[in-house]
Amino acid sequence: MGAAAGTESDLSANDLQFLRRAIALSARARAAGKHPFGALVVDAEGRIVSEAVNDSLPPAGDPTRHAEMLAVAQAARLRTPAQLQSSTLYSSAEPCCMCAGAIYWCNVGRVVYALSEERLLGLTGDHPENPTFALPCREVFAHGQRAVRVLGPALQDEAAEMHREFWIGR
Ligand SMILES: Nc1ccnc(=O)[nH]1
Repeated sequence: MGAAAGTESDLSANDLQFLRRAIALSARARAAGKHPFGALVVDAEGRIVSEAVNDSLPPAGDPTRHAEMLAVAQAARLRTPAQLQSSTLYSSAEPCCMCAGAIYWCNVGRVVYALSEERLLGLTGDHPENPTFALPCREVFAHGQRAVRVLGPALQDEAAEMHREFWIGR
């Protein structure tokens, strides 16, 4: 049997490199006292368009400032919709339904994520700072009028490492 759709084996060497960069951003976020999530947008030529970490904590941030949200919003200011259609969002965790909406509205054509939302839910539980949804981004995209290609989960253990002992007792 062939590899399951959307697993590591479908990722190119460049995909893996940029996904590891998203995970590195999540580590940087944690070290800065923020929630451990990172994301970046990369164009068709392999240039990084935008990078972001979660900024959901008060007083500076707000709960809508997920890493993916910030990365695609910034990319939409820098590139045309046509350019974003051929760009990829790399994220340390699967985009939630809010961010899947933002990815759709910003016309980003492809998503590669590390940690699945389901596994993230297992890590955060019902933590009030991050009561994780159980709604796969593919399901959100399936209801849109244009296709968003999705690869993931991949490198889950590397991404989960940045959440180790973060949510328990916080
Ligand atoms: N996938 C994510 C969940 C929560 N916060 C984020 O920034 N990203």
